[in-house]
Amino acid sequence: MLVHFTKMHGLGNDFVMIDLITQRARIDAAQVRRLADRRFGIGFDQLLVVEPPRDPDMDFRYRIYNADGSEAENCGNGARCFARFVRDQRLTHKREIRVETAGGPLMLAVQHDGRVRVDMGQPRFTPSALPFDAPGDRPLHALEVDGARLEIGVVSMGNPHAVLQVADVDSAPVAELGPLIEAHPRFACNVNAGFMEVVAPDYIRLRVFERGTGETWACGTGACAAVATGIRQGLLKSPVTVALPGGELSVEWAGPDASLVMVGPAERVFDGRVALR
Ligand SMILES: N[C@H](CCC[C@H](N)C(=O)O)C(=O)O
Repeated sequence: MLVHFTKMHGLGNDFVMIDLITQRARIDAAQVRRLADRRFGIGFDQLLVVEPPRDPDMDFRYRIYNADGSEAENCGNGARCFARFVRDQRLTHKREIRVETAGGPLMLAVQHDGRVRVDMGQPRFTPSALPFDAPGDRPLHALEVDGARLEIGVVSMGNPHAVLQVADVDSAPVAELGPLIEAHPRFACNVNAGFMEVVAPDYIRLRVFERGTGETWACGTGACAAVATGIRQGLLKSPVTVALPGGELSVEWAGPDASLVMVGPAERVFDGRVALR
């Protein structure tokens, strides 16, 4: 069966969008892995599947699949592309869009400049929210990785993040440490691993080795995780510009009881049709 899809990206974090409101298809982990392959499939970091909401107060539901077929609770760059997609597809004319995700509801606003503002919800630092095996909540946790003792910040943005401060992102050992942190046994559901260089209290550089995908050119929840843990450690002050390999995001956080708010672009690349088994 041929299914229409749209290829999009948020700062080079690339997605395939499939609308299962006007189409029908069965999506499973094996399909996702096949479509994710950049030679034998379409190629993407994540597949985003758009569906009708379960909660009548919501406008849509969208599911997030990493390239390895695992389902994720949240995707910041994906949320911006989702908002652009549902309007481009005339599935809604709204600019303020409420969407259900596995990690909870998100409020999206498509701005007149084309960028999308996402209310990413409140960060949750308690280890059980990730989950992370730790005796209690603190700004920094010790983590033994490959014989080295790292100091990491941990936070849930709906999905789990570990953030390591480094002196220079360009020379950070992302390829070596990323997979080891991602699959560390103290993270029962694995974790996204962020490598943060603090340039100034309002400016960081960031690389993210994403759970289920590997290093991506940008990670929206990773940007929020780095800002939230950095502010908590007294290193950063809101608003913060996050410079990722694919471009910059703006992240604001007014403090513990407030949501993080992220603003950034969403680009449409091409449309296509693909056979789903
Ligand atoms: N790999 C992530 C999901 C995608 C997040 C990222 N692409 C973003 O923009 O937030 C996870 O397994 O939690």
